[in-house]
Amino acid sequence: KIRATTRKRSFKISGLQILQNTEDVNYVYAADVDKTELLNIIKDAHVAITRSSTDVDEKFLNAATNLKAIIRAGVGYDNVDIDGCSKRGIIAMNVPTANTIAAVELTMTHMLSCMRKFPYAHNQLKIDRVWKREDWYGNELYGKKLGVIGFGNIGHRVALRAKSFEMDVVTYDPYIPSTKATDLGIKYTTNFEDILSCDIITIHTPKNKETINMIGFEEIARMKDGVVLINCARGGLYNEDALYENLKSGKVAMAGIDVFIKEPATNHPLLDLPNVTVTAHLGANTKESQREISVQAANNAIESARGIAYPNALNLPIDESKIPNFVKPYIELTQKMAFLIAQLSKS
Ligand SMILES: O=C(O)C(=O)COP(=O)(O)O
Repeated sequence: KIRATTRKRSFKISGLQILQNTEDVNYVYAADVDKTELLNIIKDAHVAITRSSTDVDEKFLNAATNLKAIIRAGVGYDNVDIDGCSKRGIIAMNVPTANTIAAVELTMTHMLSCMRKFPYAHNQLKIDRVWKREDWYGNELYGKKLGVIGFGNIGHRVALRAKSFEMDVVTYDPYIPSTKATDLGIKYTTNFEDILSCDIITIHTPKNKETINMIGFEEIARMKDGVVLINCARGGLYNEDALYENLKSGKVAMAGIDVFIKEPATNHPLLDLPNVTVTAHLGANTKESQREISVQAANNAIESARGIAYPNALNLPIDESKIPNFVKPYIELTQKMAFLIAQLSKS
């Protein structure tokens, strides 16, 4: 019913155009609204598309009384209360692969940036206008040992790219068969110490109870002096206090950080340290990835609004009485299949 227009970047228009061209769908583009306005808009919606900065929490779900499906336009869904969705009969979906390459390439950027002390070198010339080549001797990726925690879509591609830099790559991921790594020429370990002994460590896991604080004071204490840590996954996988203290002492030589526990993180203590290279959660921010995500999210929204498919369903609503009639005929055929496929593809 409402067609809101606001600033839209051209590469995101692809998805919006699909929605615009779909006769039986009305949409509201609500990217720059505050929470109160959002809660007001959301009460009429049958389907919502969201990025990571919107908390799909109790408050959101209580306001979204007509919601049947939610599409997280990205891979990580730690901002979505999946149990809360299930209880209300809301099907939650994500768009799991469209931003893989963007995240992989940002990880390599941070890794190279850390190794060549890029923030120092950049700031010295650009900000201080000082030309002192002798100040900045970096290190090479070549021959270094890289530990990749999590060997999913992103982790395994980071490992492959690191291989092409002739690094010695080992991965830790208890959820994959070892052959998934070894077939690609990547070492596989079940011993976390093999990761902790690496020169560089990068993490590519979802954020959940199992992975929060996976690297803390104790783990860093067991690492090599001068280790480099990269996090383009989620804030809090490396304990932020441990990271800060160990960067300050120099135990961790450099860290490449794209994500923070609390975002936006414009006053974060890590920003005060010289030996970090930081970006503002830009892992998915390529034009290519956002174009593809917007298209997939729009198509998923239309299919779920029509009750015909739930691509990449993350949950199976537990209260079937809350599932609307127009969806019911498809539950057996579509939803359970989608759920099973999603589970299988995750394993
Ligand atoms: O896909 C993800 O998990 C991301 O972190 C990127 O999502 P966003 O672009 O912040 O919605």
